[in-house]
Amino acid sequence: MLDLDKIISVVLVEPKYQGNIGAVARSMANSGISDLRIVKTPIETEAIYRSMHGRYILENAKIFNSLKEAVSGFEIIAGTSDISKSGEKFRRVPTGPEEFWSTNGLTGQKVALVFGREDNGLNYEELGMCNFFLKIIGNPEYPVYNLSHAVAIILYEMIKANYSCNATITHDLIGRDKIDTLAGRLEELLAKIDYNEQEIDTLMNMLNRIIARANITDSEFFKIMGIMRQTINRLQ
Ligand SMILES: C[S@@+](CC[C@H](N)C(=O)[O-])C[C@H]1O[C@@H](n2cnc3c(N)ncnc32)[C@H](O)[C@@H]1O
Repeated sequence: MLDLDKIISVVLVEPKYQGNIGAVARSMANSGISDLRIVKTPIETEAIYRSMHGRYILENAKIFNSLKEAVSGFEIIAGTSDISKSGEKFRRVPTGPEEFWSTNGLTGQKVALVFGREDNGLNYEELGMCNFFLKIIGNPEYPVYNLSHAVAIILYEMIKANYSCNATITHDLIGRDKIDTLAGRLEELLAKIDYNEQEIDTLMNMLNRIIARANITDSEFFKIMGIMRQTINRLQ
């Protein structure tokens, strides 16, 4: 089993209701994790009341000015939303929490679980920073959970997967630094083939998500880097 407290963090983006912040802290205490990160919203007394035995989590919570700062250094950034479509188009392919924890979620890499505002959720740009997109199924007519309930469901599935040894613990998976190096090399390659500059950001977001999902090991990383270096050299 993994020591979840060392690797799992919860990030709340601009939560509006102090009651929800407190309930999230309580759920985290139930789940044995303690790193709570909040973007912009300060913690007030009502949250402390609602946190019950999770009060220590609020006392140690970190407040950030942006989501980018809050998730810096995490290998796995999992955004959550009840919406996967805009109009008839799928914006992202959703993963259910159960599937997430039993495949990519519990590999020993650092995971940030990102939750959105009670009224507007996470915006398009914020979801773009995430390399996974988690959606909890519910009544198709009304799949929108209360923020703290969504956190509780996702953390419950995490504990279940950890207890049932569904965790695919892999110690030699690449970390954030190598993920960034790989993405940088791909970007270099795209520039060399004169890829349409206006589309590079969108494409890089997609490639970053694919790299994170791929669970690349150290030796695989060096192989891929080698191939790309040779390709870039040939193109020069
Ligand atoms: C009240 S909901 C906001 C709903 C908003 N329509 C949205 O775009 O997500 C507050 C937060 O709870 C989480 N949430 C609620 N329902 C969810 C679901 N079915 N699957 C995943 N996360 C959910 C998300 O983090 C969401 O941003």
